[in-house]
Amino acid sequence: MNVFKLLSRAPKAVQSAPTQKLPSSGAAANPQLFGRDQSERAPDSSTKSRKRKRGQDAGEEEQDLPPALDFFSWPSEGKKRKRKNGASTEARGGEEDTEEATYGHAVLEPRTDATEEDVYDEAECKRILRSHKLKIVVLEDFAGQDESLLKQKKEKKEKKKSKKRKHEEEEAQKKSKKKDKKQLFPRPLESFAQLRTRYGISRKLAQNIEEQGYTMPTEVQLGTLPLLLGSKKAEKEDEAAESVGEEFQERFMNGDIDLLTVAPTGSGKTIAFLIPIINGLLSEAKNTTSPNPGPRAIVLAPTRELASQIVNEARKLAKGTGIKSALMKKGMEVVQRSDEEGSQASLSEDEVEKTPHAQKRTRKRADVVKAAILVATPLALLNALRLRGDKFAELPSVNRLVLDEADVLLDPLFREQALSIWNSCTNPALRVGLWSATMGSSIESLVIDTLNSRWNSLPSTPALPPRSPLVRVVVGLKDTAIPNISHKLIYAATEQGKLLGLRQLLHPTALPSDGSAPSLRPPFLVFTQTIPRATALHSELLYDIPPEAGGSSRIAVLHANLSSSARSNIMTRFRRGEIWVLITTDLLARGVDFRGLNGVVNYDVPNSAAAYVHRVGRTGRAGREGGVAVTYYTKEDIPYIKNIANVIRASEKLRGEGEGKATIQQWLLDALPTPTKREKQRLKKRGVEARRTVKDQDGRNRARISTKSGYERRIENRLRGAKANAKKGPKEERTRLERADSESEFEGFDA
Ligand SMILES: Nc1ncnc2c1ncn2[C@@H]1O[C@H](COP(=O)(O)OP(=O)(O)OP(=O)(O)O)[C@@H](O)[C@H]1O
Repeated sequence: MNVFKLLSRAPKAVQSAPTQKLPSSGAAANPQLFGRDQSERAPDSSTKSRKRKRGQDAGEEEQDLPPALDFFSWPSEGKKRKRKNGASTEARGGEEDTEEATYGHAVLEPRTDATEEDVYDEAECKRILRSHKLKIVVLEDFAGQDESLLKQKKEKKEKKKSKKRKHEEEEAQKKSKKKDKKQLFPRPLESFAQLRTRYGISRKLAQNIEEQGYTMPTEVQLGTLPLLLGSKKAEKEDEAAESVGEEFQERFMNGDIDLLTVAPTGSGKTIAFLIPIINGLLSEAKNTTSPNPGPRAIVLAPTRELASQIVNEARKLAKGTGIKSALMKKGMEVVQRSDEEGSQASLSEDEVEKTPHAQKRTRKRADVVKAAILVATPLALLNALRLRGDKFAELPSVNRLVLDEADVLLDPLFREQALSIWNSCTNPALRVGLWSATMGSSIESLVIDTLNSRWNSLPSTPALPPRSPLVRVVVGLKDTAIPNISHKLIYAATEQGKLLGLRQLLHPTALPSDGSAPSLRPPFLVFTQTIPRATALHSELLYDIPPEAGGSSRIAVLHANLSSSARSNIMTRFRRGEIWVLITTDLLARGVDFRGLNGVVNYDVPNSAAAYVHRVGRTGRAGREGGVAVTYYTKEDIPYIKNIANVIRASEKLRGEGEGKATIQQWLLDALPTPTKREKQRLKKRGVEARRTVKDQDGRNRARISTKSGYERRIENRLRGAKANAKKGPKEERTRLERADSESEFEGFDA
């Protein structure tokens, strides 16, 4: 049976198909990845706030559409709870508010009673945080780093030291830093309703969160929202705040901290950083009569696709609050600049003198963006801030800076741009948030160094507020793929083998019935190493989908060389379910959220373990089960594949899969070579050498992807050439050439 025919059939026929729990078949009732095991919970708390409602089994979570067709359904769409404007949480009644448990056990039910406040001791907080695999530490205990201490530090630095002493001091510093890592156990957020009842967030914001269908916070949300919203409003005596020293306590209780968060893909980091920003802006607006001009919060993201997704989320959360969000686009102005500065920003000195366009541009200058939240890619924002050469305008109005996918933004590729923007935000009260699913230790030290140098450069006036602590939140195991998807690592030997494998996925009838080959139902993403390979693969597969199922319109390619309107058009069609197979590059590897994506195919092996974590994390979002990640590798990949095999192994361990069920057997891990640091760096920078773009005779980029061997292609080319010549020449010549072609020697395969 052809899957595409199946998908194009009437709902009745589809319904009779065996139901498989796929990401596209709806939302998981519990978006959390960890802490689902009831046995971990203390007996007292298990009876208190969890109960199961009649007739609300896992199956009933399905949407109205047949599961197989309902690709991009939204968790509670169509089930959004009716709520009168401004109605208090108590007034809503218990029955309506309950989200139900899947996975055969009851889960923590959202709390709706504003007055129901349990006193949690540190042990209880610890237990909950641990069961959700949350670890929160203060990276440097800045409490007590008063002016005199800083002065002493500076003086010490200036003194000349012998090499030995320097080394000893560094060692001691490292040790004390380790000691400084103080673990915190703040009270976790149990439900979104508590955002209003405990943390007093704006009523409208709370309502918007509810309208989105969010009820149960994910791990990253239950850990970071209390930290960022501050415990001051929540309770006078916060155990975690108490344990961190007096000076620091105040900052902690106000949510005045810098935060570095590492949490799994699809775990809802976006709303975890947006809610405190929007709430902060709302309380600022309440407390000031003349609001500061210019953006107050900046969110940086590595791609336009991700930036526009964040703007959409921000707009939904801030609906009706008056807080505006904008996506940074070409030509937008962020700061008030003199006409001369603005028009000359992007011109060289010679051009400034010569060009008459400078005058024209001066007249066309756009208004300064009025939105309080500005979301941008680093380059787009930096271009808007550029004055002349390496000088950038300052953004003193900004007091919140978020780096989404912080590890990639601080990677050498974007580092200079991201740091320039960070340094343009000159407000001493600037708080920074760094978020990603992966974070190398070098990023952590870079952040600490940047914070330190910013702090040290501030003039020490009595008005200077005490320094804020840097808190690190880690959910689950660092740099590991999510446990709720299944991984298939397949040796395809050659490029042709990979193409055959992918074709089998597109035509499941060709799959062996023993289940030895993976099956994957659309919609899915296919990742390649380069843009030319993505376009080549797209041309190769264009006619693989039968016309009765939509034909070539069901398959598309998306990469950075397309115009922005083409890119957004493809994104929209894929989100709507019009496109079933989207071939792309690492452009879509990070952050982009296609809720009901059934799987990811790594047609070309990713360049690093982190890239693997992000690519496969496009499926299985918000706790959805059933996502599949297929990775093909060839003999060229063998030197590097161990990193990825290790990530898969760790994620399967997290899922609790023993040796018998695991995709990666120990023997394979033992047999694979361990890449050196240099090899890893080279791979990250250049990808697999054999797959790098090949130029043809005309100098055009050719990334050959074909099931035909090099020999077959050569014969074909010669025949084509011969036929063209024969048209011009006598009949004998034609015959001779054709014979010569068919008798040409076998020259081996070069797939
Ligand atoms: N508490 C929640 N309950 C249900 N769904 C949620 C919840 N929080 C977020 N989501 C949904 O989960 C999906 C993933 O969220 P988001 O894009 O913020 O993940 P992320 O952690 O930023 O992932 P990535 O690391 O890939 O960028 C989104 O569709 C979002 O609407």
